[in-house]
Amino acid sequence: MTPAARLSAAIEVLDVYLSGTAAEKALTNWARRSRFAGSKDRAAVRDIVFECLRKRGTYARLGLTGRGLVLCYSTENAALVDDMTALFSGEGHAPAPLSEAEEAGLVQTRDTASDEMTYNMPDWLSGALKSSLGDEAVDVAQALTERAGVYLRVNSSKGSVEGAITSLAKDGVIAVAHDVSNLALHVVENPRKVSASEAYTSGLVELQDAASQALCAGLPAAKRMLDYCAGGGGKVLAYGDLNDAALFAHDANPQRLRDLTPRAKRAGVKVEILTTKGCRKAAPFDLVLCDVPCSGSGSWRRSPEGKWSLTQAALIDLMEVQQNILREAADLVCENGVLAYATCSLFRQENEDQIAQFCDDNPSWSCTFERRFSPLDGGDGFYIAYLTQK
Ligand SMILES: C[S@@+](CC[C@H](N)C(=O)[O-])C[C@H]1O[C@@H](n2cnc3c(N)ncnc32)[C@H](O)[C@@H]1O
Repeated sequence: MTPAARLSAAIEVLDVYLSGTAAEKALTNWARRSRFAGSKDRAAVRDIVFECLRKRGTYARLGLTGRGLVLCYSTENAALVDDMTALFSGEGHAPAPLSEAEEAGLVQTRDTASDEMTYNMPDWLSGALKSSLGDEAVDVAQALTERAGVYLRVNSSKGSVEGAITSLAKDGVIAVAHDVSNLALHVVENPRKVSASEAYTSGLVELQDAASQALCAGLPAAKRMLDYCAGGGGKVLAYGDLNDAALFAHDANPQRLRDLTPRAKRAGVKVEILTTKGCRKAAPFDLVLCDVPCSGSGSWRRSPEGKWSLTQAALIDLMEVQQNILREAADLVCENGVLAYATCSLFRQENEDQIAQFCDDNPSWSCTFERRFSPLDGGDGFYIAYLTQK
């Protein structure tokens, strides 16, 4: 496909997304219909679509349509801006030439930028971000419009950081140490080659965000650790690499745990999977981690659609689930044990306010530690709090 044909494809996919289809589904349906598109074309169209979603507020200044978004994307992309006439020629599979109104709209200055254009999220969310982060909010919103980095965790039981960098380089993957966490690597070249590399298949490295790694590295040592919302198990595996603990994993949706067993095997870590009833039987644990479902706002660089699809009602529902999980998990912690609460959210409502609410409702518990990880440090945004019983 030519660069112009890729822009046309992105316009088509974005129009389908804007009519109410999830972006991933719109991309998959387009790829099925477009047998002529090779893997590089599919990746390129996906990149354009996701870039338009990350900057949807700014790029919608010509109107919220696939064409409007892709026109703004093209004029703000250094590699494309000098070729606008050739790209938007209307010839072959290229999008139609620019109209006079579009030409005029593209030169509109940013002096009149609305909050939605500045923060690239709906106003109710930029309001929540400002009240959560204060002066940092605008920089964090800006960071969320950038493409997320690819980070790896070196499995220290299998080798060193230097050994992992050398092994990855042999397979064409260039990675450098990242200072958010001792075992974190930032992939700077060929991230798409990671999954086939010897370092990955042998379990020397795992894919895990840098801040998520730092959060796991900071968790207190325990003899019995339960990851109560384990999902794919990234956090329990990271914890197991650094601590000599008996490891347990649970998730309300057992389907979410399906990758954990092969990942644990590759890493050489033993994790026992428990049902909800099994957790109660196996309790107490001296560390229970609740990496609760949340808005995902700290990872909106990876899933930018979330910024535009989250509703106030859905956020309120999530907050109720978060309190319920804290209540359930608190019963599983032994005396003097730690209940760790984590989100990949940037909002106070899901973080500090939830901890305050839990401590108000359960006065025997108090918060002994809190930390927020910002996307400005490179990794995703996260929040962690430790609770103990007085
Ligand atoms: C943020 S994800 C966890 C990600 C995971 N810890 C990781 O590092 O990959 C939240 C998980 O909580 C699970 N969940 C939702 N409600 C739950 C509940 N009431 N009890 C336990 N897990 C729940 C979801 O199925 C989801 O897998």
